[in-house]
Amino acid sequence: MGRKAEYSEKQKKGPGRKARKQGPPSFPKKSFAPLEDEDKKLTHRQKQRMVKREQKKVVQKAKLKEKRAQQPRKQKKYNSDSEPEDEVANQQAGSSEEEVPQLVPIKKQKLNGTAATNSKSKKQQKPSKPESDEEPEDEYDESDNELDADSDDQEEVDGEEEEMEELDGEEASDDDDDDEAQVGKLDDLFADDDDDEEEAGSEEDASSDDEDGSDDDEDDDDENDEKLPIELANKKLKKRLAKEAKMADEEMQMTVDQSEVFQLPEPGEEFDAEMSLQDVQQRIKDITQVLTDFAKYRQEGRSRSEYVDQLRRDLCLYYSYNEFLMEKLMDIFKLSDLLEYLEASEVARPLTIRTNSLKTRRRDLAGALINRGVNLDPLGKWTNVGLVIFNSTVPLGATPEYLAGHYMIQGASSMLPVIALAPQENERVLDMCSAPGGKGSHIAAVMKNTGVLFANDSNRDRIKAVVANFHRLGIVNAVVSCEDATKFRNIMTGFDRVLLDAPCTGTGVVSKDPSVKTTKSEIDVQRCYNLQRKLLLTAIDCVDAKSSTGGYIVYSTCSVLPEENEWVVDYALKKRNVKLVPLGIDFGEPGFTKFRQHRYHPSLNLSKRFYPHTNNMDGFYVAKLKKFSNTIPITKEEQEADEKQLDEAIAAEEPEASKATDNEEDKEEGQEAVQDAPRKTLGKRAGKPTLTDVEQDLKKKKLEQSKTKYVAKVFEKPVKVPKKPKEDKPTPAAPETATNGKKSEKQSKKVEQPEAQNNGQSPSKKTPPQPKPATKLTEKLAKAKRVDVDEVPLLEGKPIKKQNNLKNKSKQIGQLKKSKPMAGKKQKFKK
Ligand SMILES: C[S@@+](CC[C@H](N)C(=O)[O-])C[C@H]1O[C@@H](n2cnc3c(N)ncnc32)[C@H](O)[C@@H]1O
Repeated sequence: MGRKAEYSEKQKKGPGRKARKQGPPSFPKKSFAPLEDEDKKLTHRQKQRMVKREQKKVVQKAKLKEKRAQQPRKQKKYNSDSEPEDEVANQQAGSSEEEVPQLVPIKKQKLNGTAATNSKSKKQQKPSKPESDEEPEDEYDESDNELDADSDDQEEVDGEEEEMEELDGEEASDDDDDDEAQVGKLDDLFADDDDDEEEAGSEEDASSDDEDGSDDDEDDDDENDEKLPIELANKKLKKRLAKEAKMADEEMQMTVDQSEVFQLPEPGEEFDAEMSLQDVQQRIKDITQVLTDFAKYRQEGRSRSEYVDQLRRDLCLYYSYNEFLMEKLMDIFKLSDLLEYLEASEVARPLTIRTNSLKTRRRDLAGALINRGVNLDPLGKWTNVGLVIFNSTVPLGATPEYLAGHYMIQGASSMLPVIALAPQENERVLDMCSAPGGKGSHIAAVMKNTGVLFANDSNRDRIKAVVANFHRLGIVNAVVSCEDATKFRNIMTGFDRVLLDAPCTGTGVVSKDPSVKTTKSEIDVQRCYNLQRKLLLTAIDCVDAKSSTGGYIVYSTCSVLPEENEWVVDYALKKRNVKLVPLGIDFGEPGFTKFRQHRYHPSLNLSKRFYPHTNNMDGFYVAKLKKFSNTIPITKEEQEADEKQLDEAIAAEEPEASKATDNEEDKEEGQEAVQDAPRKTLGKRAGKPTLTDVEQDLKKKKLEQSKTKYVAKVFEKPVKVPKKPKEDKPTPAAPETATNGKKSEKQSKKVEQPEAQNNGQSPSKKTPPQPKPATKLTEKLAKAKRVDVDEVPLLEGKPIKKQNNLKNKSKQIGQLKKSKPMAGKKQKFKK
């Protein structure tokens, strides 16, 4: 039994796949152009092939166009005339493969042996009927062999690639002689596009008045229609780039034109009332450019000096300098450096601190400060104690670490002289101009509180800061004195090392003290360099050339003027038995060996200059000298004459209120400005109002009250001294002896040294013969009653009554508190 088949119900199937394929070919007579419609019907591969074909077509068209442009119009006509014939011939030729014109570049046709003519290639370029007719045929073929499509496609692609390769090869070989061979490269396509654009552009511009051009325009429009979006985008991009390049060229030309026409203002017209700061800045730029190529940019009949003068005036105006200082700076720096220097000097240098290695380590200090919200970093490889502060949420002059003496606020450049001095443990070192004690305390720390450091400064008020800082930092190997350092050779000699951080004009620290820009004059510079010379000769005389460990002098200033630096050192080289040695610092600019008409000793290049724009630190100068003989190379008479000359020069230049810059560290330490009466030696009053008569009187009185010269000692105090029983409590008259026992004796001995020196007895070496022109000051000094050191209360350099400020500061540290109970009540200082 089976079921009966019902064939009648069998669903009718449409024509099979093969049948469908074999259906009658249709050749829609539509154009190839509407890509979107086609797009929907085409497979991915077909689309890819179509894009390729399109590209080739574009290339060929571009080539053809180029050719057409080259050919005389007649020929053009001929070609166009011949087109129909060719078309017919081609139609007759039959083979669809060969008739796909856009796939076959001209060369390929030659290679295939087909009769490729110019006319044919021209026909191929036309989106004429046969082309569009062929497209569906091609499509049909593909659909017809869909089963073999993959392999066929591959073959076709390969074939195309081969064609392209062949073409490329041909192009490479026939590059020069056959233009056609260049067709087919994508780069060339772009190049041709460029040409097209240019043509298009020019045609766009001249479309209305060019008769023939109208045809071309239509062609171009047609081309644009036929181009792929990517090609159009590319075209646009190229157009924009070309436009931008053109604009840049124009701008450049304008700038050149402007600079070419820069005219110096006529004399008397230098500063137009309506000129803004920007105008001045522009003129600075213009003149700078003229001066960089003077022959090219100069204005007829104007000299270089006129430009330089104008530039100086403009720079003064722009940066607020006086002409004197600006001229000096222009002599020091070449133009490009000068502008950088001036710019850098407008900006404050980074805040830096020095770890007090006597109390802490840099790492620990950094940790503690970071915990307080300080953002910091090590200062540089050249220092193992410096830290640079980027920002801080707490005032750095009031942190517990600061008050405990773990660090000193100190400019980076201030650390350099001590690095150069390289003091050793157990040496005798003199810091001639010490206040407020930044470098001095650094020296003590390097010496690890051993040996003896003599910290001297002639400024009575500033010396208080030295004492305060030394206490805070726990320095116990220092003797602090207040003497005119030019006379120090009469007080003490035989030092292993001497640091002379000399008073100067402060031209290197304008970012800290902008008043320097306007207040310094020639006379200030002269006064400074005369004093500096005298101080340096004294410093050399104070050093023992036979020191087993040292014999070095370091000279430093915070000025950039060669008069205060190389010139002073050069003078010393001539007057004493010293030579320059390397600093041991591997950065900074070498010192000058010549400056304007001056020629200095060639070894001056061993000294170093530091600048804000190159080293990001204040302008600074450091030189290191080695004393090689204690004898003085000049005769006694010459020496006397020199001294006299320098004394006279200093006296002649001395103003009522001295002006040299010497409180840079004051600013670092955030201390109050020194408000003392004008002293004979230099002190910084620059830019500050002169004192009123009342103030002057008050200060005179003060001075008279405390006429006594004093030596403040900051000697070691035993940290763990067993407390004496009450009955042993020292009397106010002699607190030290009673409290410190043996130690005190030792201290008294040590402090005797300067006293001995005062009497002209050198402790170690015989004092060099010192002819003494009896100046007023020395007479005064001789008459001045010396304080018996034992009478001086520990840590005090002055009667306590007069040191309330100092006391208040010291209280923070707690040292002074300790001495108070010893004294019982307020001590009175007996003369
Ligand atoms: C640049 S400051 C010294 C800074 C110091 N070295 C420091 O690091 O803190 C120059 C110092 O020289 C002092 N001074 C000026 N003339 C002096 C002289 N004839 N004798 C001693 N000191 C003098 C000033 O009082 C001033 O404190």
